[in-house]
Amino acid sequence: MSSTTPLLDVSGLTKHFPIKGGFPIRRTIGAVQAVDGLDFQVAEGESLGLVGESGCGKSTTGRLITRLLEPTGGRISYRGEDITHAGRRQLKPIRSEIQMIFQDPYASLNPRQTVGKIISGPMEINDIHPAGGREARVRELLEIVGLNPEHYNRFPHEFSGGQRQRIGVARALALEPKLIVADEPVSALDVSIQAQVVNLLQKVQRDLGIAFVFIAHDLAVVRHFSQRVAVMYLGRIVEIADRDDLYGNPRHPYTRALLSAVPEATVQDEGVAGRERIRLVGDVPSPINPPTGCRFRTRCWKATEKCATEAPPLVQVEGNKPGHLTACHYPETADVPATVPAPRLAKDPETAA
Ligand SMILES: Nc1ncnc2c1ncn2[C@@H]1O[C@H](COP(=O)(O)OP(=O)(O)OP(=O)(O)O)[C@@H](O)[C@H]1O
Repeated sequence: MSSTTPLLDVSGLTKHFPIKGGFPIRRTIGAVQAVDGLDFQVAEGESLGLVGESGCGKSTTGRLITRLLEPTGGRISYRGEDITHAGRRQLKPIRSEIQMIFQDPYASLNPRQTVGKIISGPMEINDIHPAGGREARVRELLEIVGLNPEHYNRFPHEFSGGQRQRIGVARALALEPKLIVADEPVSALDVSIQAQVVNLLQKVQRDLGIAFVFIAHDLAVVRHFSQRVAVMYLGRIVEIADRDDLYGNPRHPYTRALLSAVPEATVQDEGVAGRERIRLVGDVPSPINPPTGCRFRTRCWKATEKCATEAPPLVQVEGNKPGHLTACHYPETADVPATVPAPRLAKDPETAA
């Protein structure tokens, strides 16, 4: 791997789930276009946030990257190696380098296993014998994630929600991964606990140099954690940029709407004290039969005829920082978007002054 090869390189990534129907012979009658042609990269040690409304394909993307799902099309390269359709044997060494943290810390931990057993599980499966032994390594991991190493023999039900997610983090760290895909890692937690877990993940990312794909619908959480952010809408990335550039100078109408307000029933641009508030019309269309051209056009107040026939690719837009890409026709003639207010994340009681 050369120094310029990204850790993860995804191009044209697509996942269509077939829909079966018909009687007496069942056959494929359509497809849910969950993910449709994603292009993005993650550098070593970098954190990329993946944000968008429910159903836009974030989890599917996470499961494709970790190869829990087989892609329908496109390509996934990990450290320069094509793993798009890798079989078990090819994936084995890679599986330990790419780990996943799930949303629900209750469901993802075996209630009948002790914490020690849960965290050492991945080491056993991969036949890894750390210097000093597995138990010592588990105790070290417990300390890293802010839990008491003396709780090695306790069971998941003896911990709070936030502590259980810390156990999930310790388990993900057991094999010294290079990339962690965290799928809504804090959305099942109490708001007061969310910041603690986000801070833990940030510490892990910084101190251990682990790259993250951080999936969340909560813009405040993503902003807090990610260096770069990709915004998804109906299976596609509509905008991707460095965090501050994206939040400070959003270019795609959907990003602007997402940042400015919770979508409501009518389109309205309100110039409130120099800040715009945008309300979107209607619901997200079905991924079974998405709009032609730009998938956002049915809800976009900037849409033109061109948007119905041409699917805009991700392109650099003049006036934005390099690497700030948007999939929209309109910025060519756009006014400079107003800055939208920064969403706030609840303060971490541990770190709040
Ligand atoms: N196994 C599956 N079979 C059929 N359709 C699926 C399957 N998994 C996901 N989908 C559909 O694919 C689309 C994208 O789902 P996905 O879970 O990736 O979205 P998401 O952005 O993570 O949303 P959420 O935050 O609600 O999980 C949705 O329409 C969903 O219903």
